Amino acid sequence: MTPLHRAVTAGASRVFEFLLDQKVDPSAREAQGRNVLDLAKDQSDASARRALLQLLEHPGQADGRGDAEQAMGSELRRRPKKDPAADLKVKFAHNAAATFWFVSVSLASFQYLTDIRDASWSAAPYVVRGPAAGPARQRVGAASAARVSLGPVRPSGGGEAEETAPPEGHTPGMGGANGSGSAARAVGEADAAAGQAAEPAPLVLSGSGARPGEHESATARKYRPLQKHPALFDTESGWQEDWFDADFLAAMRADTDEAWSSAVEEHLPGALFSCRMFSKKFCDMLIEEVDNFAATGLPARRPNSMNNYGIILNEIGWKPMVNVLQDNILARIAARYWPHIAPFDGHHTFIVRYKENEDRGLDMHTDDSDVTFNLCLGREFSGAGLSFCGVMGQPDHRRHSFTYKHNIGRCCWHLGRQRHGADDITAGERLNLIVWNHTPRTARPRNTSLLPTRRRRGLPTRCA
Ligand SMILES: O=C(O)CCC(=O)C(=O)O
Ligand SMILES: [Fe+2]
Repeated sequence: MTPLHRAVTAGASRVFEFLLDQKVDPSAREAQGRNVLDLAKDQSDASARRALLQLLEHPGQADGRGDAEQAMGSELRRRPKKDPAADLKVKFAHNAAATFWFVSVSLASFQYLTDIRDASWSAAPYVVRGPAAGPARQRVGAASAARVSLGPVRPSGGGEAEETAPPEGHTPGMGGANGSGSAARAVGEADAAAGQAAEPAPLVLSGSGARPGEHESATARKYRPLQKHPALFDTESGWQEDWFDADFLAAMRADTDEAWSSAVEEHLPGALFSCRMFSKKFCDMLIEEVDNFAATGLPARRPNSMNNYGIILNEIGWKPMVNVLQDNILARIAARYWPHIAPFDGHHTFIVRYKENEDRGLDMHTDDSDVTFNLCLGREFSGAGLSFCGVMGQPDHRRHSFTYKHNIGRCCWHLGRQRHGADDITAGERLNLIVWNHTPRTARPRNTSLLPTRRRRGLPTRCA
């Protein structure tokens, strides 16, 4: 009787396995002519018997012609050990196609849902509800509880109806000085006829300005005790009425097509608008604040790769204040002129500065924004007009369409995709407040570097 036979008789499957690993011949027979398989079969402990039998293989068994338990009296060998890595490979090979299909379908569904989110916002303003429901009212006010209206609801004949959104870039033409406000006026008249005149929303100019996930930067914290005009940072007191142009505030309050028409100029149909928005007092205060910040020597990042002398106001602690402005004023204007654009959820707010021997102008570019508001603060300057071409991606995007002349206190607004650039300043210094308004498109890469500067590459920097 070999040690192998003894291990089987004792039911010691681990010892049995060890001996097999040491190449002890499992086919050897003891005095009565029995091999280890015969002994294993006689093992009374069922689990030991199973373990022993699993270690043995009859040569015919591998090709499916036999079974260890039936291999009485014939040659035995150790069953080859399983290779877990090989097992995994086989499993992977079997499941690869299904896994690939599942991942592809999941990604495609995610992409589809992300895409239709924009489309659904495009459609939303055109879904007409009863006078009080007003889904459009819910579009504004990402953070603070702004109670604002988005202008007239479109006619429905009294019940619920849907309309197709106009092509992108088209505006209902509300408030244009060139007469294209007729669509909006028609809407207003239809509303009146249907007894659904939209009530002007109360004007809210204060609030907490806090938004989830936004924190005061280290620079803002250091700058707080050094502020020149703390009122500019005080969201609870909010935006003071005398910081605004009186006609602009009247238009905001009345919120009628007539009021907007008389306040707003439409320079490029559906693409570029402007109005006197802020008072000289406010512009001067903001310039003083920017000068004051510069004098502290605190670090300031530049607004983007094309601007070497501006500063990012969000970083000096002005973000909450602009949140209030965005929720209650800017979103309301954007929704009036581009109702297909989703509600804003963020902004990049900064100052640009042009001066001889510094940045004199700005190359043609598109903004990393959905809608840009651009307010001229001062100081004295000549030249430095804002030239516009077409919308990025359209055949005319390089063709000059209009040059807007900045005036202190006047704000213009355009889509970020509208190509534009600042002409060189010829004298003095120009400072502008820029608010790049963002909608929640997490999948959209932010174009923070703008376009490579043609100026630096010696190429023409203006539209054709
Ligand atoms: O200087 C201007 O008026 C335009 C500035 C601008 O387009 C920008 O900073 O994105
Ligand atoms: Fe720009």
